[in-house]
Amino acid sequence: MNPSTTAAVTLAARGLTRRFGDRLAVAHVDLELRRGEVLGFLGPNGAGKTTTMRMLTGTLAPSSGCIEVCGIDLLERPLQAKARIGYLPETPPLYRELTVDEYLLLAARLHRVPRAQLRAAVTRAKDRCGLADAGGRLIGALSKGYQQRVGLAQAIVHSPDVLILDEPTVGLDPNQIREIRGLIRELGGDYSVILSTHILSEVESVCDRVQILHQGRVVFDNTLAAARSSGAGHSLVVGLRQPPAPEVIARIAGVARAERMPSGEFRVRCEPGQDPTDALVREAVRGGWGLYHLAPWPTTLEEVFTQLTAGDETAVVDAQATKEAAT
Ligand SMILES: Nc1ncnc2c1ncn2[C@@H]1O[C@H](COP(=O)(O)OP(=O)(O)OP(=O)(O)O)[C@@H](O)[C@H]1O
Repeated sequence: MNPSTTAAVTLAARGLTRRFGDRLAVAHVDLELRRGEVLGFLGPNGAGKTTTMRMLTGTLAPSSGCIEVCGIDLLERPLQAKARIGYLPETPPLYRELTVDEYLLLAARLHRVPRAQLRAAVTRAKDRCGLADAGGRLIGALSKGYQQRVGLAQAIVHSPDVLILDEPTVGLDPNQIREIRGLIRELGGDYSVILSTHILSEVESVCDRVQILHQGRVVFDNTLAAARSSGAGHSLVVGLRQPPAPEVIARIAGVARAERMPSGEFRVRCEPGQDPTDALVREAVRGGWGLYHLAPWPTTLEEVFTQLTAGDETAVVDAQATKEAAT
């Protein structure tokens, strides 16, 4: 990797692959994380997210591929590279019988924070995670939301550059989820964050960019805005004051299907590669339908995700086309 082009890149992986026996869990994954960015790592169950996170944090050796953390090769210089990473696994490594202070001090020691800086590091991590008044409390007596704050605090206690969070809101109630997402968003200003999740709304509310993993392969890698616009042209939203029956719209050249939505507007699905906009306007004028709204159907991340992860080989091919169209 060229150092001049990776100055702002805190984490880079190339060709990351992991086999378990003859099972290919992760296949040739490329990943690049920039400073101050929150990357959503999204995929259905079994897609290979946790396996990838474990390789990125140095807890599982890749079968092949390379990983650099702030330009340091993780496989060649694991201690130095791991010092730049904070990790919150799916099951937070908490000791319920310790107080928050005791636990964070232990975490800071394990991360080799110099003795003279231990107290300051713990105080900083607590302040950052909204735990300033919780130092003396037993972890086992805290709510799940506060326990997750402690999990985040142990991940940043050694001031890493990269924060890797695996399903950080699983098991929390809706209020706790909102708080933890807000905290992750804030942390994103200071650290580079990878957020592994299968919750689409989590990515939409927290992340700048998204990588979608399917059957161990990256099938989408772009900004959220690009994800939303990737389906533009596939469907249109059409508002008509005096609408005809949907079948009449469906007969227009280039229209595959027309359906009326609860709002009264129509979702008009286009034939592949066809743009029926002009014909639709002509027909609307000719038929006196009172056309007042015509716009591309806004693609949601859910639609992109479903499109890319519903099938098998074809989904991967479609994804490649989607990516090329979006760049
Ligand atoms: N230690 C292991 N031995 C054998 N197969 C494994 C092992 N760990 C993971 N796998 C397999 O690798 C694939 C990817 O698993 P992984 O846990 O990384 O997926 P995931 O995207 O994190 O899924 P989930 O959201 O369900 O945690 C799965 O098919 C899984 O069964």
